[in-house]
Amino acid sequence: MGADTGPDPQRGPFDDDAYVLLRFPAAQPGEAGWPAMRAWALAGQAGFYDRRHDDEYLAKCAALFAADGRELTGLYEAAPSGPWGLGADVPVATFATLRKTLNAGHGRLVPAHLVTWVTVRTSHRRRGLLRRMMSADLARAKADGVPVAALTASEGAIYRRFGFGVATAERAVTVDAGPRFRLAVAAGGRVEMVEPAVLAELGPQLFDRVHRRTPGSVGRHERYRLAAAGQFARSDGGEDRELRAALHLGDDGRPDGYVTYAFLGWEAERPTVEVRDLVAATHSAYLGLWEFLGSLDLIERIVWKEAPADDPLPWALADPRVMSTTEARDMLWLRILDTEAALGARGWGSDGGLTLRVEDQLGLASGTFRLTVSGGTGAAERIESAPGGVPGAGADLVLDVADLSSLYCGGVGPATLAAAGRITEHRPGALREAEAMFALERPAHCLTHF
Ligand SMILES: CC(=O)SCCNC(=O)CCNC(=O)[C@H](O)C(C)(C)COP(=O)(O)OP(=O)(O)OC[C@H]1O[C@@H](n2cnc3c(N)ncnc32)[C@H](O)[C@@H]1OP(=O)(O)O
Repeated sequence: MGADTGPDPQRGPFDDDAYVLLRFPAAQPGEAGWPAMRAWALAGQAGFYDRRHDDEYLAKCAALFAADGRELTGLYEAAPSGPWGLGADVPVATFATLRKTLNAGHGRLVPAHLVTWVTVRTSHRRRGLLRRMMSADLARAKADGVPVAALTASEGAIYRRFGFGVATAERAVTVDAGPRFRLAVAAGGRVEMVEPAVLAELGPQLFDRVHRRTPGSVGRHERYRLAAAGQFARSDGGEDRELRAALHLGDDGRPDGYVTYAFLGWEAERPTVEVRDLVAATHSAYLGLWEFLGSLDLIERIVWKEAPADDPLPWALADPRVMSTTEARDMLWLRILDTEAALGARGWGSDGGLTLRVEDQLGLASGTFRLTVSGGTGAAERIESAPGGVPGAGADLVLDVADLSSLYCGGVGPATLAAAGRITEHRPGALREAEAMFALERPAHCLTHF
């Protein structure tokens, strides 16, 4: 990788003979960094079995990456062996990061380091490349002063070892539309169909309202804006001609939510509409948009892959059995990088005091901390380790950083994690106090995949 291709080699944990690590921003065709960007994106797409996209598509991806300020990391063989292979310019491993905010309860938005596009080429897997990239990256993020890292995982067994815990869950749901669908309550407001292009500006404004009121929400990257506006089709990044959109208008006539959706074709066994995005800034908007979907003529079934784990819809339906869950899975994974900063930035359900012993294999967040919450604001202070050096002695609760991260946005409570054997209570009553303190104002949900 030469100077004419843009990125320069970085000093770091890969300064051995085998690999060179490069970090660089996305570049456009014609710019010095384009060949590196192009090769990086092709390597990443191969890792996820995506198609081999053309340069037009890759340039669109590059524009999105640049809009998000993504930093791309590529790991290159220093000396590829023999003439066969993808070449020295194609990384054997990819990793990307961007910074957004995380809603950590009661409207508190906390800076978050998002990790994505993690791939290691099959020929190089299980040699510790992910471990080395992840360890170095999380340490850099902490040094930058970011209190939490986040990712969405391709598989459930990879990331706990790096201190990530499941923070929110989501469900794929199927809802019978037509005569069986009826809300038992009045949704309020009304729904208007609109051209998706309206959402290029309005979509992010409505999402921002949702983001500020929903624990576990992560700020959205640029692709969401374009996808909602029908300007980035999943297949080729071009105009999305399948997409339709509707707005919910509150009683004051102003938009307070939107849904985008697509018809899955007459070949389907039952005429089905797939919800692509449903962003509701009020309860009325959520129910009103579902009422609209449930009344689409000719449609027998609505499917949505990103419904909240704790969904109000079945409680509002006259017959809750019109809705069924086809899959329930983890969604957002969080990793506290700095325990004092993270606990100090979070919203709290009730005042109190706890001593927490946090264990962390990577050593970033470990220690014993005295947490004091007063007036809904928390402060955590590192205290000396337990008398006699016995791990956990003197602490009310002992837990791994992955589990503290799971508690962070209220996606699960301490009692459940204790029942799962993930938290040890050393002072009777501490768990009950922790349950009240960690509780947030509404169920956690994250509408942002990244
Ligand atoms: C945030 C995201 O981007 S999620 C997407 C993740 N990427 C993918 O799923 C694409 C396909 N898979 C891959 O590219 C690779 O297999 C990766 C990235 C998952 C793993 O990369 P590798 O370099 O092989 O991982 P590495 O050798 O560093 O392993 C680190 C540890 O994770 C474990 N591990 C790695 N992959 C997996 C897995 N799929 N399931 C369970 N454990 C795993 C290893 O056993 C090792 O454990 P240990 O260090 O505790 O003994």
